[in-house]
Amino acid sequence: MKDEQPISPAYGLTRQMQVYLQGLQGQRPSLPVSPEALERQAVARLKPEASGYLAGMDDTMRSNLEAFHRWQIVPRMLRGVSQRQLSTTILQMQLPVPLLLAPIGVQSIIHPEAELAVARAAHSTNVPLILSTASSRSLEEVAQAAGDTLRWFQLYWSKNPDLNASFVRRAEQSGYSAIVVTLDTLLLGWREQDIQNAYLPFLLGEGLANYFSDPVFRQALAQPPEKDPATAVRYFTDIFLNPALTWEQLSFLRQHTSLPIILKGILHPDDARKALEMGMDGIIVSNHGGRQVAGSLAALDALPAIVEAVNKQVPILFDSGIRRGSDIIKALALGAQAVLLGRPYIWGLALEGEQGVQTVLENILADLDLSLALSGYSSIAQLDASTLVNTRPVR
Ligand SMILES: Cc1cc2nc3c(=O)[nH]c(=O)nc-3n(C[C@H](O)[C@H](O)[C@H](O)COP(=O)(O)O)c2cc1C
Ligand SMILES: CCCCC(=O)C(=O)O
Repeated sequence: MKDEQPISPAYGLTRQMQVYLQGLQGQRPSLPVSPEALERQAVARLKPEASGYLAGMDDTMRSNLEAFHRWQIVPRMLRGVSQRQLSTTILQMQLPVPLLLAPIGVQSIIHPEAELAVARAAHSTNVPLILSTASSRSLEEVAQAAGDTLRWFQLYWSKNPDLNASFVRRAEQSGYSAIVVTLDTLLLGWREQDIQNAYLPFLLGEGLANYFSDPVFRQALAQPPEKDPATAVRYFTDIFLNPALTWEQLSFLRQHTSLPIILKGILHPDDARKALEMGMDGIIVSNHGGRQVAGSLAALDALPAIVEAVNKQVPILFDSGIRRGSDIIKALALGAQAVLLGRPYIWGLALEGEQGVQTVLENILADLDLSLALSGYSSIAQLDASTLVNTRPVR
């Protein structure tokens, strides 16, 4: 797809016609096109423990999706939309589309090729990816599979400072061009389905590739993880999350990397201001896909106040509830510069591996391109508050 210039001005139309023409030969898309049907099929395919792990908190996830429905696009007519511009520049990095793959850990519970399949699909669609610390393949292997695709590394800040420094060093050496520090998961949330299933994949050794391959992690063990996995897993559980973390400690990271640092999981404007004070380079407004705090506000509802507080000083990205092209338009219109796609690409992975991820990405980009044109915009840069109306019921 890279050769076909996926983000060409007519991308949406090309993809749409490709599917219709295949229909003339009696072929239909094998993967559900609607995200709701995609989710249903993926959940039916996965083991209950894996689908339970994907789910998170129902009420927060519902709030995330409902928030999108309260904002509606007001399409504009006859504005010359034959060419569309979907690219954007964030921290001097050129993003071909305003979409990145959200960091999602332990993909081995979804598909045997896990993050490697996702990295290959990111490469073929030219969609940047963010790799989780808790990946089931090492960050070096994923970098190789991703080729020249833009990639960032997401850091779970462990209790071992040398390990954090080592992760960052390895990420730099493997061509990751930003560090995304996740702030909303200093402990794991009360995840009812996982507790009911008594299931935490890490305890089975899943999602630990970056730890087990790390020289600092290995040095802390009397025996290598291959010889004594139980002790290695125990050490991991002791150190991998760090609820004692405070804002001041972010300067440690600043001293250990020249890469931009982006904070993921900001929901309060005061925290966004604090991020600016600490000299951070970017913010991801997110409630972790509704997986951490039941009853927390929808991520989209947090966005406008944070955009105002940040006042264009650093880029703002958004995730939690992006399902369709129109959702991307809404988040960008409310001031995000780009969005992260979470579960939908994992549903594609569950059903068809690399091809499934690729199809999900092609579909959402085609949808974005067509919806943008039909809403009267030739560039994502034109989207702003006037693109939307808020239909929030007056209480
Ligand atoms: C199964 C699963 C694992 C995740 N693992 C991570 C992770 O390792 N690091 C991280 O920062 N966020 C993680 N997230 C959160 C995502 O990066 C993202 O914030 C969220 O999925 C976005 O919401 P969406 O799935 O509704 O699009 C995970 C989400 C899911 C569903
Ligand atoms: C520490 C948790 C790692 C994966 C994750 O972020 C999630 O399951 O949401």
